Amino acid sequence: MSVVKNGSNARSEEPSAPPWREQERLLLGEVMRLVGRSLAPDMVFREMLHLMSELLGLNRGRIVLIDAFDAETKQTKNTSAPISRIRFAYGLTKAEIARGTYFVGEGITGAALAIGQSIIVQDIDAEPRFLSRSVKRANLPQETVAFIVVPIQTNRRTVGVLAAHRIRQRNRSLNDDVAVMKILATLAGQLLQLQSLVEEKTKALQDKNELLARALESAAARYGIVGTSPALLQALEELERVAQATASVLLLGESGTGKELFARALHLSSLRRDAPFIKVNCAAIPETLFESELFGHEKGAFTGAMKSRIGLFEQADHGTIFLDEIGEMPLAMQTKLLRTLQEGTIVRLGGDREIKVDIRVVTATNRDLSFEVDRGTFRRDLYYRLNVIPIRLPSLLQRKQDIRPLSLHFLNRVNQANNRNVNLSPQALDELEAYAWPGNIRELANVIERMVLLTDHAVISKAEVERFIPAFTNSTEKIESIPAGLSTMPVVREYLPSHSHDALTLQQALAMHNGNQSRAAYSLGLTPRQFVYRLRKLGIMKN
Ligand SMILES: Nc1ncnc2c1ncn2[C@@H]1O[C@H](COP(=O)(O)OP(=O)(O)OP(=O)(O)O)[C@@H](O)[C@H]1O
Repeated sequence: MSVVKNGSNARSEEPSAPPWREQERLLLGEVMRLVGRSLAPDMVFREMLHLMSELLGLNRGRIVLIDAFDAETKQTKNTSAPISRIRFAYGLTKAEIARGTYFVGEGITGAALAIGQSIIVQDIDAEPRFLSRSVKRANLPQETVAFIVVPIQTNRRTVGVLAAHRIRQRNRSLNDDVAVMKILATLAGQLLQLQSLVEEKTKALQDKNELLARALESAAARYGIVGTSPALLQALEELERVAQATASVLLLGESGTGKELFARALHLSSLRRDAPFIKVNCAAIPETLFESELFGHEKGAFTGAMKSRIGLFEQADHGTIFLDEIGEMPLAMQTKLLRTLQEGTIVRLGGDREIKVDIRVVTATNRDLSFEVDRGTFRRDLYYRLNVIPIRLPSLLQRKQDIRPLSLHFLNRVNQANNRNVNLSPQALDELEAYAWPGNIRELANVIERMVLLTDHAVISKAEVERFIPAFTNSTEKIESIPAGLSTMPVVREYLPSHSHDALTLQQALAMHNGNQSRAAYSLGLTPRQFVYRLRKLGIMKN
């Protein structure tokens, strides 16, 4: 047996005759033509092995591949005992193919797999390590038979071998056979690598398609809600059950769990769907403006009130008003809201006329309102009034199975909005699934957006996910390199001095989030109140 490096060790028996060169050229030309027609390895490999036999007399050719080769980790899944099998062959019976399994390191085939180098057995009868496992010796020619094995590599790792028998004494150099087989094995490695890339892309596309198909079927799709976890479906079912009632609904859940999306879904599934849906972010309205924002004002109600103006309650007449972050509503305003809920009327600021409004009130909070009630910062009677139908939205941690479809949903959305075609590798999706997402769906959406906009690759890898999720790295350097306005919520909100952000950063964040103050605030790791305070302090927003 000889291990061949660069083909220099193998002794040639006779000088090559010119017709062999012709045959080689024919073989390589034909294989290249096949590759040009199809990149499917099956077809190319079978024909390659056929032509090796027909044109060069390299018989019973086979391609042996290690099982379950994982393209990204470059490891076999079962690292303790990787096994290889004949996957393509020419001139072997079914039974011979079935017998062709080898542990890495076992016999000649296994040895070539283990060392990643070519091996030439000049005479199989004289080589004790030759197993004769697949083809029995009796079924081979009586003459001396040689066996050539060359490794197939992808990304410089041995994933299989190309091997064949030949009659030892022939009018052709053994070295020439080794050289041709090395070219074919290189080509085989490249085709396998291409196939694994195509498979990875196809899998990502299939996942995406499956998600879209499922999303189209599900009731949630009507409201743009992605996810099929039991916790989410239960919340959705509760929502649909109370959609037609007029009672107040209180949406509870951590920040970024989809409370606004659910409020809209409630409106869309009710008979009010053709009337307005008005969203009010209670954290973003300065205390002094609350009343006129919600109830409107009459001309002359206060200095500068040149005209009368209708408020958000009147705008939402016959529809739904969504009071987000209700826990931030000042006490004086809570009293007025309670009266409106009890009497179904509003009085404009500076007016004395009671105006009837027909409104469904939906509120949301990420605070523990009963605790606020005990502290005296939230009216108990209002709390009971709003809490008639509480619906709790699960955190993303409680619905891990939705991370994958949500990730693909946001990926699709960001790709479309930015004319990009970035994908997530299966390992990247696993990594996203493993993360705790303290900022919930909003944080996930932000991370996907950032990765799509900032990656240089067509497929985002696991390592890139780790780089883009600050908690994975603890590296301030990486966080700082992210453009202003795109950062996610910090895991634990730290104390920040009131001059923590400059005017440009605040304005950029507002622009990035289409003027939505809450979202801009969260993207900078601030509460809406902190954000508005900074806007005022820097004179960007009037008091
Ligand atoms: N199930 C879901 N499917 C698709 N997108 C979702 C889902 N839930 C939330 N989102 C998206 O995540 C983002 C945050 O959701 P939303 O604003 O509704 O959360 P929230 O609970 O109201 O947050 P906050 O309490 O901070 O106001 C939005 O862009 C929303 O469209």
